[in-house]
Amino acid sequence: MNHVIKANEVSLTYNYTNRVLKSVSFELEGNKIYGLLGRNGAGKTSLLSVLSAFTKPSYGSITIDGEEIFENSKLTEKIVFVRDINLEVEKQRLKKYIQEISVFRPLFDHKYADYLIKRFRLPTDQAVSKLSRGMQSALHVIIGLASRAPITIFDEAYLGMDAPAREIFYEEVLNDYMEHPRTFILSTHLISEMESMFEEVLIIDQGKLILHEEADVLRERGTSITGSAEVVDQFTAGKKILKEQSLGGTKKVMIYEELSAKEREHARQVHLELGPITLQELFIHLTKEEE
Ligand SMILES: Nc1ncnc2c1ncn2[C@@H]1O[C@H](COP(=O)(O)OP(=O)(O)OP(=O)(O)O)[C@@H](O)[C@H]1O
Repeated sequence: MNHVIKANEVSLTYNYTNRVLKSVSFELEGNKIYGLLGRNGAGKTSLLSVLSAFTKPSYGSITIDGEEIFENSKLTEKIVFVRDINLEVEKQRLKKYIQEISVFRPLFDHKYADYLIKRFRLPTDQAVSKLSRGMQSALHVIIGLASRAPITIFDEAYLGMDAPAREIFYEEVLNDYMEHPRTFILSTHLISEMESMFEEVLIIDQGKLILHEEADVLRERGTSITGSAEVVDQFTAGKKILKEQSLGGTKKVMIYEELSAKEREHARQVHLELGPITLQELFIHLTKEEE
């Protein structure tokens, strides 16, 4: 079932002075894979923590299907929030640990968890505390996926995983999403690895939501334009320029603005080369420090 998540002017202040979320509002219609991007300290974990009702916002609210989620167990059982919890003191063996956690997850699929344990090659005969850093992350991912919660939130869940393990994580999110459509919200720094998974992207910068857009629209809007400097300048005058690079008489400019068919045709006629820009490039330029 689809659930609409709404953030209504959410602000969060730590220790009375440190305002880490600043009036964040958005609506997620659900049954999609959302990417939450932001630089270190931007407020991603804080926002996800509020979204999953672990933290009460200092101002504003989060609702699911119109109902406030904080201290609402009927709604919070629909959410799984996977983050980097230290398992150093966890003396249980893997299967027992999963067994105990699954009691609180009404839709937990044990067969799928067993399959994932094999896929990630996790040893079942060791105490959880003895698992390596990447294996502990894989365990969190297994619990997150096998919980089949209608709203599944992964906060940089790949930390410590090597490239093959991250690949398994991405594949399993996509496969399981196809088979059991639900809402995924994934925060990440590894934009180039994960961008093709996202249907919508939210970018948070210094506690503010600076962008919420469909990934396809972002891909269409971001364009690089290369050619003779004078022609490039004429073509891009008045457009939202993200970055300029010059080499001799040649210039490359990245813009964030959709070009009409007429503009594209004009670019071709004046020998300008148009190319896509990646979400990573867009992210870097939208969140860079003011000079
Ligand atoms: N429990 C806390 N008490 C006080 N300040 C906190 C607390 N948790 C986070 N902060 C501060 O809130 C801000 C946002 O932190 P948050 O962890 O949400 O960012 P993030 O985007 O997830 O960062 P990263 O990508 O580095 O994990 C930071 O300035 C951080 O120092």
